[in-house]
Amino acid sequence: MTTQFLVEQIRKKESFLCIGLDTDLDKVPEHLLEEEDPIFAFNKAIIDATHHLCVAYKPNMAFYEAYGIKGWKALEKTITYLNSHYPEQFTIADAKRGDIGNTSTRYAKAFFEDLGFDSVTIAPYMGKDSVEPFLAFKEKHTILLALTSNLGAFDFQTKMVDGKELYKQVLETSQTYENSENLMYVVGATKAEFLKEIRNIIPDSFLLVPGVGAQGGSLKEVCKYGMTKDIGLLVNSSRGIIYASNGVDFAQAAAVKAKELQLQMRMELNKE
Ligand SMILES: O=c1ccn([C@@H]2O[C@H](COP(=O)(O)O)[C@@H](O)[C@H]2O)c(=O)[nH]1
Repeated sequence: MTTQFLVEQIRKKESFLCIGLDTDLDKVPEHLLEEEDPIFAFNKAIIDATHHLCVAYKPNMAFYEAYGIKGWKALEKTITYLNSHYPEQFTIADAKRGDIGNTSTRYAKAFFEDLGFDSVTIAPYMGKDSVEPFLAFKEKHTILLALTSNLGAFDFQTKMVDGKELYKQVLETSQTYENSENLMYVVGATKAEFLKEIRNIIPDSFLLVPGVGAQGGSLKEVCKYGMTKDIGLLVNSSRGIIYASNGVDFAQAAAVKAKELQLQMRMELNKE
């Protein structure tokens, strides 16, 4: 998917919401456990109920890998369902991969070619040759971890390296990589106060912003400092939406939560 198409979808739906499919069998409604594939049944119901309110879905690989082959099959069914029924949705494999070039190439093939995701999250720590194999894919997006939403972000990401915070080095250096136009970045909603300086370095890049909802980040603050003329934001909420209810009404309850965020996003977009 091109960035231009993503921006058009955001304007059309008045939403830059990404729904995180962090599907945990300990949290899904009990009646679904009788289904042949409860993970897929849960995801399908959530997607069918919320697709008109969001522009992206982000399954986090941990929640699928945790169930072995069954989890991987449910992931494959979920991405196939999204690509066939809702091809306008931007899909993110939240995998946080990155390895020596030869290995990164295989990861890129797995997520972009075999599974057919539009984007994948990548840890930048191993540098240029670990990231460029992902960037080589046309109309696919590599979402580099810049400043994450967790407390541990302060262990390394904000430390000074050669007179500059490490996350700023990540932003600046990655912009020199081949095909850097295919880069997006993760910045946590809990770090909204850093967005002004981040925008000085990458004024136009799209940001994936997790951390509203369960982690307490503020959508308003994120928009105030992070929004660009082409929006430039995909704001993710996972638990806050998908576990709004664990009864038979779980999908409708998720839609209510998604609608709340979409209405706030509409307001922010109309401030432009
Ligand atoms: O900095 C980061 C990077 C990734 N995540 C992921 O986003 C979702 C957030 O889930 P919530 O339930 O809305 O808190 C989850 O998959 C994380 O692994 C992040 O939170 N922060």
